[in-house]
Amino acid sequence: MSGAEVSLRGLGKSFGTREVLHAVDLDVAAGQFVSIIGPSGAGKSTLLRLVAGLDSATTGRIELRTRGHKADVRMMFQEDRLLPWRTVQRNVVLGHKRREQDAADILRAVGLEGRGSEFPIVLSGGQRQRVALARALIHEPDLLLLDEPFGALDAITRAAMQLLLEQLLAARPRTVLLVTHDVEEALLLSDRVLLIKDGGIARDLSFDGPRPRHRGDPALAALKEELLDGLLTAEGSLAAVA
Ligand SMILES: Nc1ncnc2c1ncn2[C@@H]1O[C@H](COP(=O)(O)OP(=O)(O)OP(=O)(O)O)[C@@H](O)[C@H]1O
Repeated sequence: MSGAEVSLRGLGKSFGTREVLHAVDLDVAAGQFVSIIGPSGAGKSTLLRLVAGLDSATTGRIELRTRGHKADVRMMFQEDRLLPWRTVQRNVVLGHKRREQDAADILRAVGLEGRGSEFPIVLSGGQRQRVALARALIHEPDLLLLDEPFGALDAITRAAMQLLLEQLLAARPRTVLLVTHDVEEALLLSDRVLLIKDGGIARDLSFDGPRPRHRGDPALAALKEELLDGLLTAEGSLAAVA
């Protein structure tokens, strides 16, 4: 299986006196798709930023293992972070000495064939996220970190992006960590879902069988209940309602 193995050992992060993550241990296998859910402020984005190397841990360590080369890690956010003064193609190749043909190939793969010479401003939100995905994937990352990448999209565009991501991963497997607020998205896309709360991993659910899963799968309903239960009891005010 291609992709990086990820190990977190005793990972902790504090901002001043506020401890957000406490002694987190986690092993992710190469090629595994892991979703991370949890209440607002639980530290999901912080965890991803630490793995990306965008911030440094207060305690513990992170190891990324690949076969014989340094792990390439790419991150995608809810905002597309495209540079408005660069064309789509020049956004995609930013920071990498890739040939024009590679950009054309990856743009075709994300459904934007022939759009490389346009500027981001003329694209829809979903198309812009396709460009952001292409910009990450052109590097053939071993580890893809996705922080609510479809969070700002309407439901139909979001479903299309989920399908696209699945297709791209089926063609080229790699390890993925996805932060999402959408429990159903986590269940449909992942091999495994982590619920983060109180500074650690409160639930760690793994699923059998191939991805993607079908929305109507009865096995998902029970898992959804369990995760929602975990989320609701994590939110003090919602616990009373649940
Ligand atoms: N650079 C920072 N400086 C100080 N505090 C921070 C910083 N980054 C994050 N925090 C705090 O750490 C906590 C966790 O933030 P984080 O963004 O990781 O949560 P999250 O689970 O991703 O939340 P959400 O679901 O709302 O996006 C929050 O209380 C946040 O205010």
